[in-house]
Parts: sequence; structure tokens; C-alpha cells
Amino acid sequence: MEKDNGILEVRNLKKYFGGLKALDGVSFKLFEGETLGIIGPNGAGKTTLFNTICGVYPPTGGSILLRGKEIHGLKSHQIARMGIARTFQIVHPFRDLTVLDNVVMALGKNNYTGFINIFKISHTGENVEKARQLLKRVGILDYQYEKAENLSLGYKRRLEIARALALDPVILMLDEPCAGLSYDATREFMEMIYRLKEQGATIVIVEHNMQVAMGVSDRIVVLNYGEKIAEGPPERIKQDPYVIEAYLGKDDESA
Ligand SMILES: Nc1ncnc2c1ncn2[C@@H]1O[C@H](COP(=O)(O)OP(=O)(O)OP(=O)(O)O)[C@@H](O)[C@H]1O
Repeated sequence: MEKDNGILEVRNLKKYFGGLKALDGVSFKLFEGETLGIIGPNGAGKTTLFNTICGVYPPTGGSILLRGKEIHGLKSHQIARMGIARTFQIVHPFRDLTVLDNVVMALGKNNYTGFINIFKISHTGENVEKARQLLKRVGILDYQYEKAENLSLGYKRRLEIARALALDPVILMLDEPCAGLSYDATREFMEMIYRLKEQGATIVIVEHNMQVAMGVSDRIVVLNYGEKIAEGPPERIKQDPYVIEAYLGKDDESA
């Protein structure tokens, strides 16, 4: 794929909640195999951008193109099926099922005909093997027979990622995956993201934790009051005066 052809292209995206312009003309591209970080101060529009791309909110205006196809206005399950898989900040695995069965169920999702059926349909030797490989990719294979509810928050988030990867997505969207994790769990989580990157995953990550966002992203898009104020590699973003001002607040002593 040519560098100019983003796998995802967001053009002049707008999302208004009544008079509040949560996104006001945001544009950027995401390229195959890269990790794009979305950062910005509180209320900047990060979650709104994430949810609008994933089809949770219909956009007020603009375009979202996945491999050149418009996905603006599609429902979230349609967008997931087209290849944008997401994780949630609040994890919700099937708590009473084992870690392995959670992923096996996700592999059977395309044949969904009800909970009991999907459980039976999904449970093929091939799916169990695939599920184990996915658990290995996210580093929790050792916990395959554990009930999902017994996992730590960090490992529940990894399980979410394994379930998202079960859809064989074009893009993996991560919503603040390190929120609430300890320092060590965050470092380990970052290492897992590096491994996914090495395996060629294309990732969008919304992250409050600046070290995580800067550490794992190839490029960063910075939002403030619903607008993109900067875009570029982490080293440049760290030194961008607009970004520094947005985070630290303006020293308004000009009068
Ligand atoms: N469903 C909604 N209805 C009304 N206003 C909303 C809704 N969702 C978000 N907003 C508003 O849109 C703006 C952007 O919010 P958003 O949650 O996208 O920002 P954020 O960058 O994710 O912030 P944070 O870092 O605090 O999570 C905020 O002013 C917020 O109050």
C-alpha cells in the first residue's frame, strides 16, 4: 500500500452534542502497520472521536473512509465486521467462562444465533487452537483455564484484546487500555503492544497516560476543544508549543 493511501482516513469529522462541538473538523490518516496515538487534555474530544469512528455515535458531518469505503453512519456491529475492532475502557468479558472460552466465543461471533448455540458452534478444535494462539499473542496463555472474572484488570484488558483480535481486524482500536493499571502492569502492557506492532498490527490508541501514548505510538494526533492542534512523531509533539500550552494552560498575562 502506498504511503499516501491511509488504511483509514478521517476527513473534516464533526460531532456536535447540541451546541457543543465535541469534534469540529478533525482530519487525519492512519497507515497500515502503524500505531497512532490520540491524546489531548480532558474534554478534548478523544473519546468522542473514538466512538464516532467505531459507529457508537453518528457523525454530524465529514467522512470516515476505511480502505476507501465510507463507513460514516454505519452501525457499530457493521463497522466491526468491516474490520475495526475495539476494546472498552470498562471491560466486559463473560465473567463465568474461562479465559479460553471467552476467546473461543469471540471466534464464533460471525455465526451468532444465540448464546447457547454460539457456545456449541464455536467449540471446534480449530477455534480452540486459534484461541490459544491469540492468548499467547497477548501473553495470558498460562491463564487459559482461569475464570475471566479472576483475572487482574490488566489481564482482563489483554483478554479484551484477544477477543478483538479474534475478529481478525484491519484496525485495533484501544480505549485507554492502561487506565487504572499499576506502574509495572503498565510497562508489561506496553511490551505487549510492542509485540503486536512487531507482528504488523495497525493500532489506534486513545490514552491519557502520556508516557504510554508517547512510548507506543509511531505518530500522535493531539486534540483540543474538538480540533486537531498537532500531528506528528512523539518527539516532535513533546516539543510542540501548542501542545504544551494546551496541557499546561495558557499563561494569560498579556493585559
Ligand atoms: N454523550 C454526550 N453528550 C453530551 N456531551 C458530550 C457527550 N460525550 C461527550 N460530550 C462532551 O464533548 C466534549 C468532549 O468529550 P470527550 O469525552 O470526547 O473528551 P475526552 O477528550 O475523551 O475527555 P476525557 O479525557 O476527560 O475523557 C466534552 O465537553 C464532553 O462533555
